[in-house]
Amino acid sequence: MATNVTTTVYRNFINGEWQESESAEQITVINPADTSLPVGQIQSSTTADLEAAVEAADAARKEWRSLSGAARGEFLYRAAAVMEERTEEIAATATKEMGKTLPEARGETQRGIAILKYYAAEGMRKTGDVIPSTDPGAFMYTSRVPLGVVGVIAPWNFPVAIPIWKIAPALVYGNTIVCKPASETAITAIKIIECFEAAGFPKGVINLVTGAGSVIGKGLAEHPKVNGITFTGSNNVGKGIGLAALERGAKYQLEMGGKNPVIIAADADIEQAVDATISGAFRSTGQKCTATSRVIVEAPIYDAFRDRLIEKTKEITIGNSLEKDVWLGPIASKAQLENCLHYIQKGMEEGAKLILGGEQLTDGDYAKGFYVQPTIFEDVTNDMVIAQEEIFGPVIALIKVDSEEQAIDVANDVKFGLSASIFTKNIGRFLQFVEDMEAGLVRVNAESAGVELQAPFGGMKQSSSHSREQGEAAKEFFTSIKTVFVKG
Ligand SMILES: NC(=O)C1=CN([C@@H]2O[C@H](COP(=O)(O)OP(=O)(O)OC[C@H]3O[C@@H](n4cnc5c(N)ncnc54)[C@H](O)[C@@H]3O)[C@@H](O)[C@H]2O)C=CC1
Ligand SMILES: O=C(O)CCC(=O)C(=O)O
Repeated sequence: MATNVTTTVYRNFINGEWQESESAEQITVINPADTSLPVGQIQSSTTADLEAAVEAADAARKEWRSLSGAARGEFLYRAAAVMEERTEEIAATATKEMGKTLPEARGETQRGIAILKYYAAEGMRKTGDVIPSTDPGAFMYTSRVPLGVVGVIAPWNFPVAIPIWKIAPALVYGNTIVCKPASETAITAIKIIECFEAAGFPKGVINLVTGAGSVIGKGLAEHPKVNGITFTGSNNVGKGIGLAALERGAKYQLEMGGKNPVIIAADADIEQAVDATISGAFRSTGQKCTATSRVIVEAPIYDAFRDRLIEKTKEITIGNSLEKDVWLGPIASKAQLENCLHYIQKGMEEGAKLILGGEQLTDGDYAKGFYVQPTIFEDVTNDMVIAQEEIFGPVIALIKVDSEEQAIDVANDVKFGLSASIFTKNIGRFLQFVEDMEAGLVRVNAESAGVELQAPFGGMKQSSSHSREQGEAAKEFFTSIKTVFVKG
């Protein structure tokens, strides 16, 4: 993007040094709230830059894995302490880069710090089991070893938490990493890496290369010296990464889309359900893989729920997320805005009834950014595209159902299975929902979004590679088990 505003140029972090790309080209990172204020410039890196980063990570791995888990954990504690001091700066950068509100970005940064501390402590937890051998003279146990070099490919929607929930466990279990952040939020990632640098990690243990996903991301997935790849992002890209990793025998972990339902049962507390639906669907401008996208409402409560939902959605304030009273910020990029508007148009063409919003905002200051109204459709049927595909914007599809069975059938009738929730006071009803719902994260009387760092997170069906991230589950991905048999 051409601009007259002077911006800081950020560099790659390779082998402990901040380096320019050999391309000598940069990518301008824009502010989706006001595109006249670029956030900075990042390197448009080449495969030669990536090669240098992978070589550095490969060279560092022997020494890093030879440290005790406790010693590795100490580095993470130090990174957390630096990040604590820089919370405001990191949060503001995340807000400027992708448009979530400042309180949300601050909360996410604090979550990043908590994740660092959680995995720092993990360095002192058990790494294996003793398993009785059938041979009474033998001792059998398991131990875990790091994968080696791990490629971290991160999206823009959680620019702090997602890179950290991948990087922190990778490091504490003894891997070295090459991180490729989304270009939209690469400066936030760079500021996080600065915290790791300040914590004194040995050179080569952590590397970051910015640039096109089709060059750097793809290059990481295909690189013979990258032993594991952890990815969050779109379905198409994820599948390509999985295939590339499978082809060369590397371990991979994919966290992809969602089309998350919330069921509003006839006995639901309407006020609670409306608040949670608004928060689940519209926070972060709907750009969460766990966002509420389909709202399945039982007929007896439908009108009352819909009317209250419209009433409360109308109260939402939209604007530049750095401003204090703004609840809903812009969409993160022009491409995402166009994607969202395309789905709104598609919904209307397919016969869904637009009952609120649906417009891009272009008056006054809105013209400088990528703003769209929170949008609600009703009369949505399950065969419509807006009931099937991930929109990743502030759009709700209301679906009226006549029975509990129909509610579950509709909820499960998508290719995704990431998160789902139900609002009901009936114990039998929610237990049945927990049993029947095809989703990795199932929530009762709570919004569909909301991930806790100490619990496993991941999806069923096409939402993930069936692996789980976070909590103890991270150990499964970032290590390999060795079964050891010792005979005296
Ligand atoms: N599950 C989630 O949390 C996310 C889902 N999405 C979904 O994806 C849609 C598109 O968003 P994008 O930012 O374009 O997602 P994306 O999947 O293209 O980007 C995610 C990451 O993958 C990298 N990448 C892109 N192409 C690659 C390739 N060929 N090989 C390896 N890495 C590659 C990107 O540079 C970025 O770091 C969204 O509308 C949403 O539906 C996007 C971001 C996060
Ligand atoms: O809801 C959350 O906190 C995490 C969601 C997530 O992983 C994502 O949107 O990519």
